[in-house]
Amino acid sequence: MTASARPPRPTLLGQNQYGKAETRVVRVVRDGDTHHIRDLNVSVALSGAMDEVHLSGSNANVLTTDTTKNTVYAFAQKYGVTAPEAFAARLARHFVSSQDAIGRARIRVEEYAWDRIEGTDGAPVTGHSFVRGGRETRTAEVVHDGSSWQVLAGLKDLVVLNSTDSEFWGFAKDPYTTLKETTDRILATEVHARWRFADGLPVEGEGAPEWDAVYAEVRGHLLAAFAGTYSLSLQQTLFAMGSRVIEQVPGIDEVRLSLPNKHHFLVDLEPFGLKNDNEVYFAADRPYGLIEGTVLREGATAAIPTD
Ligand SMILES: O=c1[nH]c(=O)c2[nH]c(=O)[nH]c2[nH]1
Repeated sequence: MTASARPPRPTLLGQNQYGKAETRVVRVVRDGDTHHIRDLNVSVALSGAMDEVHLSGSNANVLTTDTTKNTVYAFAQKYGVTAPEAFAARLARHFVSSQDAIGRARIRVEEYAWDRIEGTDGAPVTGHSFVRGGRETRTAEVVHDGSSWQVLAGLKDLVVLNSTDSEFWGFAKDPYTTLKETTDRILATEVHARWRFADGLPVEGEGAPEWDAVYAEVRGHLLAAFAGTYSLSLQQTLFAMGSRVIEQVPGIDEVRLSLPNKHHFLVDLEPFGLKNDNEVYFAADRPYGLIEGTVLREGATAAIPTD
């Protein structure tokens, strides 16, 4: 069947994008008997002159989602997989510069950590044995339109807990308020953070951030701020975490944090004739308070999506 002539319609095509989502690519680098692996989940979203495919069914401008998947694998072989930000930037540049119809590419990457399996002496058992890191998932998102770049790096599922140094009191009260004030509680959350590199920062070559080193640095500051803040609310901790990153890491203009409050409620042990002096808690998984916010460098404009 041929692409049909476009019938008149009382409708307009709005924003659209397409590409292969969640291409899983594992790259092994063999350095003799010592292997190195990087494990990514890559999602490509392309947009541009795509009216015809939606309106008449002509696929002439469509670089297929299958091709975008193949490109991820081919680039992993050809150029290797270094930092997710760099891998995403290379893909974004390729799609936008090689296809006239594509004006914008958004590449999202998740990276899963693998640690070496160590023996009881702490040394690696082999050069090729790994255990999936039970840590957070690293994230990156690069958007390129042929001239400008937006690079968001981040992490999710980083679970942290302070067993003291957290209070929550003095809050507004209404007829539905039952929460007790506390001057000593557990504060726990699962950090979802994204940070945006300054506009105009090169993404490749001289002057580009050392992505892996910056990631480790930001992660360290988020953890240190969580641990080091005497908290009167999770909101206050959020601001301390974001501020520390902005203050300590040049080149990052914005940090967005989404922090579920993983409530730990003291269990009432009185029915059993037992004291509970802040020792036994019920870890509730839902519902949870969800505390979210953006911290900006002075003069910067917020650009990380809030949803
Ligand atoms: O740190 C907190 N912030 C809140 O806004 C809130 N609300 C709530 O019930 N507990 C907490 N804790």
